[in-house]
Amino acid sequence: MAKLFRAVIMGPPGSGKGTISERIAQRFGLTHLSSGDFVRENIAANTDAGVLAKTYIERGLLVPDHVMTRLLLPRLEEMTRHSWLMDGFPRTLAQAKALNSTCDLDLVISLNIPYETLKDRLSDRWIHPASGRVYNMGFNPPRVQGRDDISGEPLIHHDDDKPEALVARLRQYKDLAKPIINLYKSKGILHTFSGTDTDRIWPYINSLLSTKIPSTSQTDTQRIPMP
Ligand SMILES: Nc1ncnc2c1ncn2[C@@H]1O[C@H](COP(=O)(O)OP(=O)(O)OP(=O)(O)O)[C@@H](O)[C@H]1O
Ligand SMILES: O=c1ccn([C@@H]2O[C@H](COP(=O)(O)OP(=O)(O)O)[C@@H](O)[C@H]2O)c(=O)[nH]1
Repeated sequence: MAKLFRAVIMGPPGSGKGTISERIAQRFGLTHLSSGDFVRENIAANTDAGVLAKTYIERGLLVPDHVMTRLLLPRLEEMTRHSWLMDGFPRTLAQAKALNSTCDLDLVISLNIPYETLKDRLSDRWIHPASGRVYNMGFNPPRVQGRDDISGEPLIHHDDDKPEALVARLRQYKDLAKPIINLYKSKGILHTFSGTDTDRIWPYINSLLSTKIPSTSQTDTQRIPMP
């Protein structure tokens, strides 16, 4: 069996984690794991952890580490036969340490995107809540304005994507991500990509991953919440 590949993608809100994860999943056949999607699924299914997580998300807070690790790590342990890319976890050093004790990561992608770009993108980000599909009126608009391409359901705009909320979210990201980035740097697995345009960053990510994992002809991989 080919060697399994485990990667994490990090970056501030709006940096393109979801967009790039989709491309990686499609090009290389990795399973895209999204912590946000997984939390939302647990909320929808009314699991104990989901009910608890909801009380934090409603207040615009991160879900506590012990809840996130209890939700995610057992699922990762079940993914023994899959290569995956994790988006949205770890978000704290405690989560990174817990992940460390569960698996050996091969690679970490860190996105470094200017504030103005994040602000512009998020003020125009529209989300299909049920699937996590993301649109932007300039970059990848839906075929019908305000409607998801696949289900036709309405798209929503998150209040915390408004510029007023972004500064605080960004500060929180920087504070929390710094020690995680240092940890992955010291392990020699960190790769940082900077720029204002995903289409220009993508070729570099593509060629890095091409040296690490074989590409597949898979074209129909979707954003896959945790199994
Ligand atoms: N690793 C995590 N640790 C703590 N809380 C998390 C984690 N992942 C997700 N959450 C919670 O779930 C919510 C939704 O996560 P998700 O990543 O989809 O959206 P987000 O925070 O708006 O991120 P972004 O704007 O970067 O896409 C978060 O705001 C947070 O409350
Ligand atoms: O080069 C890019 C990459 C992304 N986006 C848009 O920017 C927003 C944030 O992207 P994403 O949700 O992928 O970022 P994340 O918050 O997951 O890091 C979305 O509306 C994307 O459609 C964009 O306009 N240009």
